[in-house]
Amino acid sequence: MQSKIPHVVSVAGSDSGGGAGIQADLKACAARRVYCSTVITAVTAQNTCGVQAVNLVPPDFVARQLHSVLSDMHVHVVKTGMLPSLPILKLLTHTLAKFPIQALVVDPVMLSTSGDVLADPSVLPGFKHQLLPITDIVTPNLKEASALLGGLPLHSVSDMRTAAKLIHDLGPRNVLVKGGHLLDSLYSIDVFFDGQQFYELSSPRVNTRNTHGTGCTLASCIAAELAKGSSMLSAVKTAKHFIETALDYSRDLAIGNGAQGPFDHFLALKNNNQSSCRQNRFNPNDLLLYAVTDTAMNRKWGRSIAEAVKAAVEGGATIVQLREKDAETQDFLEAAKVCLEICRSYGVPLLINDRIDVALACDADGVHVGQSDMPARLARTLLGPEKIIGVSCKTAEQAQQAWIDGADYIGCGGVYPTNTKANNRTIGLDGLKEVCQTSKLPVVAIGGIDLSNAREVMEIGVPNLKGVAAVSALFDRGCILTETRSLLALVGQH
Ligand SMILES: Cc1ncc(COP(=O)(O)OP(=O)(O)O)c(N)n1
Ligand SMILES: Cc1nc(C(=O)O)sc1CCOP(=O)(O)O
Ligand SMILES: [Mg+2]
Repeated sequence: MQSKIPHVVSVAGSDSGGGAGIQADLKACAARRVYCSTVITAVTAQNTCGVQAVNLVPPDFVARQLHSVLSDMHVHVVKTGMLPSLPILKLLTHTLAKFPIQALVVDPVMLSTSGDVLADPSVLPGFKHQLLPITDIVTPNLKEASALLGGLPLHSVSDMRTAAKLIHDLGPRNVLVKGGHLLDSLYSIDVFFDGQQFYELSSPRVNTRNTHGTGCTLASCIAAELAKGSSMLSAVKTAKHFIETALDYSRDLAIGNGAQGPFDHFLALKNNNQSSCRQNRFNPNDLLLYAVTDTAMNRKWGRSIAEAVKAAVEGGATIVQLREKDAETQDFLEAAKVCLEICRSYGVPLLINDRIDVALACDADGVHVGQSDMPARLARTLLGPEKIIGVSCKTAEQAQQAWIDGADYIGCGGVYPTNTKANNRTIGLDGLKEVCQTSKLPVVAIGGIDLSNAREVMEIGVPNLKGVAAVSALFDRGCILTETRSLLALVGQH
């Protein structure tokens, strides 16, 4: 049976530095959740300084790879990158005539970003007369567009429109002329032409050295979106947005010593080499004194969220949760970013209550979800294996489910009546004990816990009760720092 999985074949060169070529194509397709197989046309020795050597794969072996993939797998889209010689380009066009595909995306790679030559000049007529007439979209940058048009100078968006039209006349159904190299612009403007209409696609220019592989990635993203069934314009817009996001995320990434670095397709590397990053993913002992913020209490006492969080971590809170029920998303996100910096500087994990989107956007250390929030299983899928996930549980069954769903800890309460959470059922110390005894996960107790009762909570004598969580006992008080210190002293003695 033929596979329904969206499938792109990348026909391109290998970049030993991992930023461009086949390596970029594989990462781009994986990031867009599309399967990618590969046909390698050349092996380059390159890094962030430039291309040191190129070794062409013999044309008959490129043909063997193409045949292996296309004769066996159900391929939706072929995307080409480095086609270093005319024989390789020719055998590609001949092979494509035998295997029908949904779309052909051509990135007419001729020079590397460092200016090194990646294709023999004889390839140029091959592009014009053989490949472009069967192409669904071609994605030249300014230099490549100029080369395809016999050296036509391109200096403005108006020139790009002219180029898009002239390249369209060579046969491809759609043309995207990339203006990334256009000088003196705060925006990166690309011109898309579908043979009828021009579209100027603009995104803010990201000021970073880490742009190596953007051309390959853009073309692969377009291919991936087409393989999923997108229209051409929508695929191009999605791909451009993906690049913008990845470049912005990776603007400070430090890989290699050369002028042009790679970027991170998975938006996951940024903090790994920063000293402020938490070293361990989750330590159950961090639950010892768990501070949970409250919008209304901060408003009542005239404090910002950041001021409240700073006081709590200075007082010794071992983990912090931002529980901002009334905050506007944008305000919440901005506050979360500031709080994250504070918490990281103290080595204290910061979790977000309910809002997976906010946690993802600010790269918080994790989330806390309740029984009627986003299911923990889904939160785990969205946040990945490294983030901390806590789940509210009142029963042994819920605790068992939280464990199955991949949570890291459970919050169990209300141990005592509370005014902080409306209509919250109180389970008492007995209820807490019962859940702790059956839970495979570490537990933090919550609900009505303060200086008067924290010790008896900790003394229920169940090893996986790791600490207490408090809202009003810390944040509905005149001095958060003093209250936090006092509560820590009580639970810490245990
Ligand atoms: C540590 C901890 N335990 C329990 C809760 C309650 O979460 P939930 O049931 O989702 O209720 P809300 O906090 O969202 O009102 C918690 N926040 N933290
Ligand atoms: C947020 C929350 N969750 C609870 C639960 O039982 O799951 S009790 C609660 C409120 C805790 O606030 P305070 O420390 O002021 O009583
Ligand atoms: Mg909730």
